[in-house]
Amino acid sequence: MPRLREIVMDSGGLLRVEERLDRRTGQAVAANGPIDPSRRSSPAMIQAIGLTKSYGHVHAVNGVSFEARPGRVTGFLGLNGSGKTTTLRMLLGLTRPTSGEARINHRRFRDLKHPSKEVGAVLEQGISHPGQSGRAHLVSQALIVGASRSRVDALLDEVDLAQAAGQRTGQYSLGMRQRLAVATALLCDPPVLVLDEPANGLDPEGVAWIRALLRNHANRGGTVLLSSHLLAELAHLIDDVVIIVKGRVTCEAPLASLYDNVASRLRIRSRDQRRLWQVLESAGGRVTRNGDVLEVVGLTSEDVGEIAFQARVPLHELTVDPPDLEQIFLTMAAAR
Ligand SMILES: Nc1ncnc2c1ncn2[C@@H]1O[C@H](COP(=O)(O)OP(=O)(O)OP(=O)(O)O)[C@@H](O)[C@H]1O
Repeated sequence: MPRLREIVMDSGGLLRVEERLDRRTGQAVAANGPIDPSRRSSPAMIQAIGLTKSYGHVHAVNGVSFEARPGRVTGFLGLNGSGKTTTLRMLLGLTRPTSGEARINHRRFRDLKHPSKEVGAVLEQGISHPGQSGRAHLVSQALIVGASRSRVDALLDEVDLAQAAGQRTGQYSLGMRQRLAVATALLCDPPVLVLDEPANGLDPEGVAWIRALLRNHANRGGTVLLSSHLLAELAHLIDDVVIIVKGRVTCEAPLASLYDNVASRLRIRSRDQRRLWQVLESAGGRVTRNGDVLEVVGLTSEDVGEIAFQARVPLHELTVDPPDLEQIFLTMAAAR
């Protein structure tokens, strides 16, 4: 009998994708296929270990643990006020945790020998003096971190601010300030990038640009962690997802597993709806009826084909509804 593929909730209430052995090959499989061995073997470059931050009675972040790995873009997702910024600030040594530890490349931020060579951060747009030009800002930052003038020029080109480099940053749009912040983070070409809502203020062209930049960084072996309150915005970029709800991590999984496990909804028409309903349910599917269509979650289209064949029920239609990622995220974000 085909197995139901699901995200499982562990004893701590954390949603995780269960790994299991493929019975035929004996290989470990994730719900979305074989696990990429490099994902397991490459050591995490960002580690949050039981991070907690309280402000008086406000528990902004509560025992947050997760990892981000090289070669992958990790999305840190949560609704407004869920604790994303506080967590990122703890990772970067800007906010002292009440308890727990944050590590970049296996060290606490304050123990990094050359922080700007190891991690670049885009946390907020107000980093530059409004009376300073974009170029002057980058040059002064380059002096501080030991980057060259030619690097400044190359970065102004890369973030598409070369034309506006002489303008005061006070006249920059939100998107231009975001581009300048990205250039500042990249001055020493650090392997780890941490970005808080990087798409904020960017127009569609800017969003496409930042996506390409971050994907390229990960493809070169870099580690990217970025926060957002919009899953759909990140759907085409991130490899792994960490969901934070009211200060607690509720899901840490490859993004593809969310599609496979939560979002797949199959629409099925058949001559013998009743019989089909029975066999699909006994195989672990969750079945509802919508007119003459059965809607099923928890089974793949391959599962349904096999089950229907074994039950000798002819199918008239079997379609997979495209997953609504935003809906998944909102459901998971509201789960606690
Ligand atoms: N310095 C502070 N003093 C008191 N409460 C704080 C402080 N910083 C954050 N908080 C509270 O901690 C919680 C988490 O805030 P945080 O900014 O980390 O969330 P967020 O997910 O980044 O939200 P947003 O998407 O709106 O930026 C919120 O309830 C916030 O009001």
